[in-house]
Amino acid sequence: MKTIRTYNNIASKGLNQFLKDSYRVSADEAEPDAILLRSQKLHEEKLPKSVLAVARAGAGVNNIPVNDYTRQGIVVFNTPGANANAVKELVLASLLLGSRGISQSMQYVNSLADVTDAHELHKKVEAGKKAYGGGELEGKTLGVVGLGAIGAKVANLALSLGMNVIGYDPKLSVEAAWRLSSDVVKADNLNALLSRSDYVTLHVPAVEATIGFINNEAFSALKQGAKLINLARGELVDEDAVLSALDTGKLSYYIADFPTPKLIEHERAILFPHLGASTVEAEENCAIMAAKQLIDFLENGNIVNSVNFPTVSMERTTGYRITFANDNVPKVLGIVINLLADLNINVIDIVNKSRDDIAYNIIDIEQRPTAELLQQIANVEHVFQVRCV
Ligand SMILES: NC(=O)C1=CN([C@@H]2O[C@H](COP(=O)(O)OP(=O)(O)OC[C@H]3O[C@@H](n4cnc5c(N)ncnc54)[C@H](O)[C@@H]3O)[C@@H](O)[C@H]2O)C=CC1
Ligand SMILES: O=C(O)CCC(=O)C(=O)O
Repeated sequence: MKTIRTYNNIASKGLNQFLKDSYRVSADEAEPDAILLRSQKLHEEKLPKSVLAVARAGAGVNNIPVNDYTRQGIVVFNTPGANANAVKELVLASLLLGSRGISQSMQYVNSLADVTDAHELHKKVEAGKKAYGGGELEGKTLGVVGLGAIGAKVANLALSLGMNVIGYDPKLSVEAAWRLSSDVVKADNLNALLSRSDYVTLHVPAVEATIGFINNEAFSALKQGAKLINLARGELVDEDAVLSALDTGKLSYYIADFPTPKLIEHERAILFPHLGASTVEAEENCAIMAAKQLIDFLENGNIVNSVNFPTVSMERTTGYRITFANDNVPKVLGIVINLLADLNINVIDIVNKSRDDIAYNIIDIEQRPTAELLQQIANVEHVFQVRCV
């Protein structure tokens, strides 16, 4: 029986992927084989030695100490693109919230709740409405920072609304480029995008290069009166810089799903809870994808959509499967193959891939590996994780 410890609310369609005969899944597993979570911060938690993998049902992995886990041989997965449509749709709402006085006018209407006479209410509503007009999106320019799963969808949507779209992504993958309309204009740097955009939307991960990158310098490059949408991570913006840009009017609205006490105080910060991915569809997509990836790893040793290990996947053959991870240095695989040869064990199929400092191998052999053989492989210098799956 394999065990999975869960954190947060994971959609039942995802949890149901784990067959009851083979898996126990709960928040209380003391020595789980794997962890399945959403936004729970793991930096302060000590994981039991039993944990082989952690799956984030979502895109961002800044709640997981990925580098520490890599050193411990723990494979970390995420679910690329599984919640991108949900975020895209909330960006659409944010664009509208930033262009018309929708939320402010709703507050105004709610403030009239004690006016019980319909005629009187109508008069007040009509008198007040001129304060909440706005502009249209069509013809305006949207700057999309980060053109991955979400950014590409947002860029394509904005084009369909008649907006001009500028994109900036210095690390754009080939797959992501394929998803992007050729009408998106490429900015060579962040400031070029900021200076030309009426709306800017952030879709980058919170990593060293992006934490606090929307700072005073970025705001000086920003077009006067632009609107900033941040449904990516609160850490991307320097909060004081946002507040001061709002105060001077450089930034006309800051719209985000990461409220903070200081931002809430500002009348031109439009804030909601961390809701970007909170749709039934996105939660199910993420949970199903994360669960399937964990199952494939635990049962077959395959690794797909990991953020720290190479993608390694091999169809099951009729044989027995050994997997092992090692430091990405020469000779390790050769030594393991020689071990098998010395024991007269025939190899049916093999795959070896590396990523940065890590190499990962799947070897299918004709006979069941003994505990002794697995131990011999574990003893090879630079090998740090061996399993028979
Ligand atoms: N509010 C919410 O509920 C959600 C927030 N997110 C956040 O959105 C982020 C993006 O999600 P996806 O589009 O699915 O990820 P993704 O990995 O598909 O795309 C991220 C893109 O950012 C680019 N990038 C990295 N560093 C950059 C930089 N310095 N400047 C410009 N571009 C840069 C990458 O090349 C990549 O194309 C996640 O990392 C997560 O933090 C994601 C889903 C839901
Ligand atoms: O699970 C969630 O609701 C948060 C989603 C998110 O922030 C992400 O996928 O990066």
